[in-house]
Amino acid sequence: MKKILLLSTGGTIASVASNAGLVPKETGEELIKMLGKLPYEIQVRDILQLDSSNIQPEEWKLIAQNIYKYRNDYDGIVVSHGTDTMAYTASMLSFMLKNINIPVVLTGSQVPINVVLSDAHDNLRLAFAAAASCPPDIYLAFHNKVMLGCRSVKVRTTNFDAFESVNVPPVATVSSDGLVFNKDDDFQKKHDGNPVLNTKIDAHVSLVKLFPGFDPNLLFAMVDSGCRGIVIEAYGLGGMNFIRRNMVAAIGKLIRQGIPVVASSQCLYERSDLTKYEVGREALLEGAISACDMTSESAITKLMWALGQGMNVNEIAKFFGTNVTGEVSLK
Ligand SMILES: NC(=O)C[C@H](N)C(=O)O
Repeated sequence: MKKILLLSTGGTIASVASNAGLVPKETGEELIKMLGKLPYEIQVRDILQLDSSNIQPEEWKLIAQNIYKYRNDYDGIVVSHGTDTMAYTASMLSFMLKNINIPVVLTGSQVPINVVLSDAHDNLRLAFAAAASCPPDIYLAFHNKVMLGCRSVKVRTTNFDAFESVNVPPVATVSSDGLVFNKDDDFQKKHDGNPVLNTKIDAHVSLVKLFPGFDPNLLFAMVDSGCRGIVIEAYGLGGMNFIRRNMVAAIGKLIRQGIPVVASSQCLYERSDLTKYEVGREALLEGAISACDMTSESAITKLMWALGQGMNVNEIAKFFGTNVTGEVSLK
């Protein structure tokens, strides 16, 4: 029987109604009790009891440390987590736990487990099945899909089908035959060594969604307040305005000051490509770094991790041109 550890962190899945609204209160043991019998040897550790809106870099480190600590004692680890920031946690864990030697599967639910028609039971069962059978990696399992953690995004606020695997197909889906793995595993990272725990990050970054009328001077205000790297969700393929409010000039100035600026797309699907239009090429010439087809969750966590390693702008540009953990498809 496979031995699996449940690390519980809170979220809706563990929440109960209170006068203050839904509050995470159930322990991991209580979650498992409500699941009924499963064909695994399950052990539980409650490491946090938070709504995931309260999960921040400090909690990412704690979760990563626990996974690393128990990696050799179990065949797989399930992390129960709120859905709101689960894709950020999954992305960051992918960088903090390179070459992890067991499957680590994050899951949660849209409705608390103690509600009759909750999606929690199915999602937890899926996560355990994935933790028992997927190759080592960081995954997010939700609503019949197992996705690479660094490619998953929360796309719906209430629907049970809340997550999507962006720009790569899910790793596996549920059918009447059980978990069906996607055979085309080109996107799967190739492990190249021993597991490494590296939780050094610099969270002094910002993620800016460009909109017509955005004042580029606000970027300098951010830097004056301690921001050391910026991801800009630009338009379409990565275009940015340079008439009147000159984003391109601002980016050039920031980069010359040693502030890395990553350009991603506001479009959820497909890649940014700054080479196609003048409005992208100009930014590229100024030194903007393309996020290619990464999710914003992966781009911002990758930037935090890179800054945490003390990389300079050139090193970060090179790092973003590298597929670290399956987060990006490079041409
Ligand atoms: N469905 C959920 O889990 C949402 C909740 N606010 C959380 O992220 O913790």
